Amino acid sequence: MYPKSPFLRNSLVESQILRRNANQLEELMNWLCRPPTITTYRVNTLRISVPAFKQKFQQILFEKYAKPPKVYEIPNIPEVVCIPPTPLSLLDLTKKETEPLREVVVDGCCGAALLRGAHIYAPGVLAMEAGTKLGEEVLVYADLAGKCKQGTNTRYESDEKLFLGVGVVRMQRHQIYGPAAVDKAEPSKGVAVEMIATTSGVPSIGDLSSNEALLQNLPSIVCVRVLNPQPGERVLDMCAAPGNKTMHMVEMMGDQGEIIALDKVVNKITTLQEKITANSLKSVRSYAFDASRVYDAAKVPEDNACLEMPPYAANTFDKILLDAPCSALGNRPLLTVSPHMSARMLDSYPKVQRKLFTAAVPLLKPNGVLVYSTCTVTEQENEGIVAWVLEKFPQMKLVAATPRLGGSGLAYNGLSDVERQYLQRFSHDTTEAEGVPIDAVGFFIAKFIKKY
Ligand SMILES: C[S@@+](CC[C@H](N)C(=O)[O-])C[C@H]1O[C@@H](n2cnc3c(N)ncnc32)[C@H](O)[C@@H]1O
Repeated sequence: MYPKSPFLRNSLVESQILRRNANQLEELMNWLCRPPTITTYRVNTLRISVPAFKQKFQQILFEKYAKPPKVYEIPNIPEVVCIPPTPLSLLDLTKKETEPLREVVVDGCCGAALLRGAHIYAPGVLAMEAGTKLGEEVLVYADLAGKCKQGTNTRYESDEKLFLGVGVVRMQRHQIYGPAAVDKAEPSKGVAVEMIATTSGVPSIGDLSSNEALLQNLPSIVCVRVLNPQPGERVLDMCAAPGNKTMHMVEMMGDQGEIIALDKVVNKITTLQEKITANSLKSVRSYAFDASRVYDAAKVPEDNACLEMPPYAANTFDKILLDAPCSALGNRPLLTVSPHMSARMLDSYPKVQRKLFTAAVPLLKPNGVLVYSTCTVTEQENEGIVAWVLEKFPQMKLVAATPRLGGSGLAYNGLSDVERQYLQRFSHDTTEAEGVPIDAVGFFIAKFIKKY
């Protein structure tokens, strides 16, 4: 059903991903193509209790499904609420595919979102057959070959068309592709097809994020738990936008302390600052700044004074999160990877990651904690960076990344077995933790303490 690898047109790049652990490549690629079946929300415990949110959410599922999935929590990470897949019969969906229904085609990215519970928004519709009416049931496919033209009004035939599920039409062709939309004078927006069921079984309820809870991947939540920011601490979030982990830190710190959130993209920081202002947060300030220049050797540490704008002096922060820019190859389901992704592009990430790490080390106070994370699966951006850090910075000690819900790191030159087990890698073999099922995106977490 799902492709066997997202790199079907790019096998050279595929072979770059796991060179030392190539025996795991096939299984990893299969897993990357399949969607995570468990949806996770992080509850903002400053606004609502977890039991109250759970009850509200369960009610939403009751209203939609005759047999609603039962939401559950994860021991050790109390702010997470998990929604398992609906007990939907794949058989029924497969039968539906043989019915004489009209078809809608979306691109690979939109298809991936549908498999995780989203509806189809107007800009995502590549093809809708002519004559399709409001309220009509349609079969929904993803175009993996990238050949379907936007606005197609006939049946799109292709061997690389992946059946995703069934939906109900909420916008007709003229609303999606009408003159205003085509001119881009007024790009069409809104839900064009509301999904009823998809082959992943993930409830099609869209993104129900609010100021009470955020739809967030489980490993991203674990990552901030591993950093464990405490009220009153000084924390640097080096690559912060869109700010999901920053907000989690604020919640863990009860909005007490100082968080400096940086991102080099100005627009992203503007949006993050709007969020900070709208929530009247006192502890966090954001700056558009290149974090690889955030350390200034000539600056004198400012004892208890409020931190000014970057750059900063040595020994300034109690904790640093380096949630690094990366190749993002853990974002399941990866139905297809751009044929333009090259080995050279993959090789460019570790260079940036090393630069950011080099800026972070002096900024950390002795005994300070640094968490390095990525949402990718390549060895060189994960275990490779950790091995490099241990060789280059003798003051940085690798410690266990707990709480642990992911598996161990992969074997890598320069990493002992014990060090490998300190790492946390969410991968194809991460299926259970703390007695509950886990099915997450690909992610990597390493935790360091600065000895001196
Ligand atoms: C993985 S995303 C961060 C996600 C974020 N931590 C969150 O959880 O919402 C990486 C971010 O790093 C930013 N970035 C890339 N290079 C950077 C640099 N040199 N300095 C600061 N930010 C950078 C990108 O703009 C991007 O927003």
